[in-house]
Amino acid sequence: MSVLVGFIGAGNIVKAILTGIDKGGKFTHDEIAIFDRKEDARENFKSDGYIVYDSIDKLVKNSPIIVVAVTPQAIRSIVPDIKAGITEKTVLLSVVAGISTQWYKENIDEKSKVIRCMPTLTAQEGMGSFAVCKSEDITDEEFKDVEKFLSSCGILEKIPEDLMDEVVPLNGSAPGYFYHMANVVANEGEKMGFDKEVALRLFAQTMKGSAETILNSGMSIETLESKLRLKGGTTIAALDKMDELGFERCIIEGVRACVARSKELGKL
Ligand SMILES: NC(=O)C1=CN([C@@H]2O[C@H](COP(=O)(O)OP(=O)(O)OC[C@H]3O[C@@H](n4cnc5c(N)ncnc54)[C@H](O)[C@@H]3O)[C@@H](O)[C@H]2O)C=CC1
Ligand SMILES: O=C(O)[C@@H]1CCC=N1
Repeated sequence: MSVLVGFIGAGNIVKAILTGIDKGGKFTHDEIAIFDRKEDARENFKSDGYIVYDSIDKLVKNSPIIVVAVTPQAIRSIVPDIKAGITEKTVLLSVVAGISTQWYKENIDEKSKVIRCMPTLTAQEGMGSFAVCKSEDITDEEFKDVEKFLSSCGILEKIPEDLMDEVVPLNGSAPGYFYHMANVVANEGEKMGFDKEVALRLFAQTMKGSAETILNSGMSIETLESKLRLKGGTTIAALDKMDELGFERCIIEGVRACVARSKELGKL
């Protein structure tokens, strides 16, 4: 079987996507190729049945879709190797925060075919939320292949490229806020006498259910919020205290810092 998708870099986000792809059951390991600079990582993937190359240029030559998944700090170092392997048909699917389509055109080839994607670690559970945009030279067929791959472990939203930095706080980084919040709440639960794991399970299931109601109840976010704002109730006591301490400001400034950092990363 010919290799469909090749990954440059196989760290946290790629492992999450590959786990989600496995759970989706639509692609087999012999349709996925990998190059990571760490030899032990390459060995592990090889023993799991993935196709593993010992250089980026070989990976690129042999994979019609290349997922660029190194950090923004490392991307310049892989340009010569991508150039050595790229063909006019190669589709570069970049998940690198901040790095624009124009960057690929300027640093690799003016004719580079680029799809940008901001993925989420939640792909691991088949619940990825992928924000994607594509350059004009990507054909419908090429886009469909990428869509088929990603949608086997999550949902896709097409967005304009000029919002690719702005989307990072909405999806790519957002699991980090939820994990942090869950940890803070569970630690507080532990101080109050709960086993931390019990507190985490109760809170995490509530997060999951809250997300489901936002997505599937048909009720607006305002209506959902209003259902918990019982006059003189416990929820309003919590929300009033959080607001008094700057909850909204805190979220807004966090979102802005995330976007600003994505823009900075694009200029490294
Ligand atoms: N972690 C996340 O939740 C998300 C990450 N991203 C993006 O994904 C990219 C990767 O992030 P992570 O997986 O979290 O980072 P990571 O640090 O876990 O993984 C990066 C991988 O690239 C490999 N690598 C570094 N230089 C290399 C080279 N020259 N050739 C081949 N492999 C090389 C490293 O060995 C490592 O396995 C970043 O650009 C980030 O902006 C985007 C959205 C979410
Ligand atoms: O934190 C980061 O830089 C990457 C991009 C989005 C999520 N993780």
